[in-house]
Amino acid sequence: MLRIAVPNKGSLSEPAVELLREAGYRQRRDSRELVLPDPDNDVEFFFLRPRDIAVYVGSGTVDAGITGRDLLLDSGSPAVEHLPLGFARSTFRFATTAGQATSVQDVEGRRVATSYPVLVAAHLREQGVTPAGVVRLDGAVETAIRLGVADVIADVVETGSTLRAAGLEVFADPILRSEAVLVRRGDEGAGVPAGLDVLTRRIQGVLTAREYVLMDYDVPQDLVDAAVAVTPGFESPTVSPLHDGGWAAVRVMVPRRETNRIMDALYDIGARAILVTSIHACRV
Ligand SMILES: Nc1ncnc2c1ncn2[C@@H]1O[C@H](COP(=O)(O)OP(=O)(O)OP(=O)(O)O)[C@@H](O)[C@H]1O
Ligand SMILES: O=P(O)(O)OC[C@H]1O[C@H](OP(=O)(O)OP(=O)(O)O)[C@H](O)[C@@H]1O
Ligand SMILES: [Mg+2]
Repeated sequence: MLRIAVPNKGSLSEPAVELLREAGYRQRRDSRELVLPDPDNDVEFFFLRPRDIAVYVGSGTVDAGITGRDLLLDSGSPAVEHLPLGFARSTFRFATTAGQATSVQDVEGRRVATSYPVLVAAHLREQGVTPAGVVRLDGAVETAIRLGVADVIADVVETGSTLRAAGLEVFADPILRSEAVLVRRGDEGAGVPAGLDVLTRRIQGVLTAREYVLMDYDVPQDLVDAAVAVTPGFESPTVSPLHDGGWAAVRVMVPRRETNRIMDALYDIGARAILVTSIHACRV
C-alpha cells in the first residue's frame, strides 16, 4: 500500500487535497482526521505539517508527499522532486527597507531573518557572501526589520503586497522559484515504490486536463498543413475526412490560455466551425 503525505495546513493544503480528489482518491471531510486509508486505490494518506513532509519522505516513513520546493530544499532531506504540481507558485527573495541594498553582496556582514535558514545559508555560501548571522523565525518575517532583529529578510513573495505593507522592497535576483511538488525518496536503491507510477499518471492527467482544452475545427483540405502548424497538438492532431471531400475535420489539444489567439489564427487561415471543449479527465 502506497503511503502518501498531504499538507494538513497552510496554502498548500486545500489545492493538494483538491488535486488528489480530482485524481480519484478519497479525501478527508474533517480536518481532524490525521490518517485516511483509501483501500479501493491501495493508498493511505497521512496529513502532516508541510514543513515535515520532506523529512518523512526522505526517511522512508512514507513513500511520497506533496510539499513546496522551498520547503524540500530547506529540509536538507534526501527526498527528491518527482513532479512539479503548478500551484502555490512563489519566489523566494531578499528584501529590506527601500534604498538599503541592491545586490546579494549587500547582505555581507548583515543579519538576515528568515523561515528558511538552510536555503538562505546555502545560497549565500554559493554567492561567497558571509552574513553577520541568520535568524530563524516561524513567520511574519517582514516585521523582523522594524523590530530590530535583522537588517535584511529572505521570504516567500507572491503578489508582493505583504512586503509593500511592511514598507520593504525586494533586491537581488530571486533565490528560488518555488511551487508545490510531489516528492519521493531519494535512495533509488530501495526502488521506486509500487503504486507511485499510477499516482503520477493520475496527477499528470489532472494537470493536463486543467491546462489543455480540446479544439475541433473544419478546414479546407489544402489548408490542413497550415492549420496544423498553428495547432501541433500534444502529440499529433487527428485529421478526418468530411462528407464534403474538399474539407477535413481536425481534433487537437491546445493550451487553455492560448485558446482565443489560436481560434483567431485558425479563422484567418480559413478554418470554420471552431469548437472548444473542456477535458474532464485524461491519461497522457
Ligand atoms: N502567499 C503565498 N503564495 C504562494 N505560495 C505560498 C504563499 N505563502 C506560502 N506559500 C508556499 O506555501 C508553502 C509553505 O507552506 P506553509 O504551510 O509552511 O506556510 P503558509 O502557507 O504560509 O502557512 P502558515 O504560515 O499559515 O502556516 C511554501 O512552499 C511556500 O512557498
Ligand atoms: O507576496 P504576498 O502575496 O503578500 O504573499 C507572501 C506572504 O504570504 C505568506 O505569508 P502568510 O500569510 O502565510 O503568513 P506567515 O508569514 O505567517 O507565513 C508568506 O510568508 C509571505 O509573507
Ligand atoms: Mg505562511
